[in-house]
Amino acid sequence: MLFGSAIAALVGGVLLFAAIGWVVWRESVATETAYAGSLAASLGQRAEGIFVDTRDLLAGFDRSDAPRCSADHLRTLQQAAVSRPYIRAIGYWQASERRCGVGFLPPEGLKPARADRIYDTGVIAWWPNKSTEVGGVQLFLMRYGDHDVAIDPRLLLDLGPLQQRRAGLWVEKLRLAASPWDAELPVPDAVSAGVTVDRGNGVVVSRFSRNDLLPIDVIAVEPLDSVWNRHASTLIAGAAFGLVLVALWFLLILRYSRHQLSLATELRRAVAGEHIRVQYQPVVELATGHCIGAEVLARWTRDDGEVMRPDVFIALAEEAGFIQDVTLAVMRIAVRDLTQLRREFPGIAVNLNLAPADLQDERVGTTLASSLAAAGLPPDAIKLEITERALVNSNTSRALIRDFRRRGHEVAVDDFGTGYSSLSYLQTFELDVLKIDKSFVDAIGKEAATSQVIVHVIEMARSLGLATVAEGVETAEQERWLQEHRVAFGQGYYYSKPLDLEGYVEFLRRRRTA
Ligand SMILES: Nc1nc2c(ncn2[C@@H]2O[C@H](COP(=O)(O)O[C@H]3[C@@H](O)[C@H](n4cnc5c(=O)[nH]c(N)nc54)O[C@@H]3COP(=O)(O)O)[C@@H](O)[C@H]2O)c(=O)[nH]1
Repeated sequence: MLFGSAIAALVGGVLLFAAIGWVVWRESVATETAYAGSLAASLGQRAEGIFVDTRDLLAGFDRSDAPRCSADHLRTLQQAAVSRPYIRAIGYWQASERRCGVGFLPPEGLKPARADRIYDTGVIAWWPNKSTEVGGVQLFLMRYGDHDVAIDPRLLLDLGPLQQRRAGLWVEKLRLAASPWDAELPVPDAVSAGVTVDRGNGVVVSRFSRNDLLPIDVIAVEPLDSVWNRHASTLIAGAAFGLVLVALWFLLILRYSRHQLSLATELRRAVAGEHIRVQYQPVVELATGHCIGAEVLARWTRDDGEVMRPDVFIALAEEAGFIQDVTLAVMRIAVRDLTQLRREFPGIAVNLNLAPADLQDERVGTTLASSLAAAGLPPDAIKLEITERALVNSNTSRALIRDFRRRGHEVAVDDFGTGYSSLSYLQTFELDVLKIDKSFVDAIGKEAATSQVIVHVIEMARSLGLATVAEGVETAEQERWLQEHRVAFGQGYYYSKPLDLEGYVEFLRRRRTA
């Protein structure tokens, strides 16, 4: 059991750790992807803003009343150039002659052969090339009306301090600027709009495109590695948190396993030391009110006085592999009590619960036979209750049930309806009684969906020739309904809670005199 728990703890721990790691990594990649996606958009918006602002600036110069090339005119141009770091020079032109200007250009200005583009908006553009080169930098020229500007394209993209990022600016699909200047970048046509995570190349690529003033494309490329750099602290914190959780999980499983192990050891001792007690819950014939027997239910009080619920300790004994010892301990007490009961109530029988493991070999069957023979009791003094889950797919259990019946024991299927057994499946077993589960009895007289199911269960039992016992009868209304539907027997708090032997004897006496 401890080994099983250790394996469960290990698998659980690894899964938990992996799940936390996955969530943290996914969140980091999502944050980074969103950030990388907004990078191209913000760079593109800035570049577009610069072009629009420059066009508006040139339009403003044209509208100005200041006499051209006057001190006022040149001061205005100077102020505009100084406040915009990407503007290298501004010139005033008449036809194809530069009359005056400000900035770092010869007075005659730059005169590249012909414009690369003339737009409907009135903007004329020259892409950076040899003839626009000044001081080793090829400038982008833009003219609107009678003024033009020379723009340093290197300053159109501002990527901040992170060196791993790359970005490029295209106007009319012609590369105008990049950061770093010689960066290797995919061309716009090769990249879809928005954000693409390219795991093959380990990068997040984002593209921003607009055509408000000039058709621009900005592509930003960010290595996925940088996710680790930027989110290392989150990932480390996540890993530490995961480790703490896994450690807590291990401790919890260890404590639980230790507890279960010591509980199982204590239960095993209690079974060997004959400290298991039983109680009897009467089964009543609904037509006459006679008590025809009882279900024998195991009880265990721990050394410290704690009363354990049977569904807990029965499951524990099943898991720890000694449920047959519990069954046999209960059986020995039942046989002993029956010899006393039968002296006063000759026909009385008790129902013994069998666990699935009891139907895997002959141990319980042969011990039961020898115990009854030794006590001089007939086999029909002990009836057997088998839960639906014990019927699951076993030829051994089918054969053992047949043996029990041949020896003279009545066999009941318990908790029927809580599992998945179908009518046709039930037919493959030799059975005598069907116990209708308490959940169906609870639904009697209510509008619950299950309230109709009990009718089908009763019909089904009838069609299979099985007697019926309704479990968990708690009210007179339920009893009436069951009588009307010709259910043979009832068991439940309405008649009696489980009783010690003395209490059960009293119950039988009262019923006899009633
Ligand atoms: N393999 C074995 N299983 C056993 C043995 N002894 C008990 N059990 C199983 O444990 C489960 C819980 O049993 P218990 O707490 O004893 O509860 C029984 C009744 O007290 C309860 N019941 C009966 N009538 C009513 C009622 O009207 N209202 C209400 N709230 N509870 C009621 O039902 C339990 C009996 O159910 P069932 O066995 O399905 O007839 C239980 O599954 C036991 O089977 C053992 O020795 N071996």
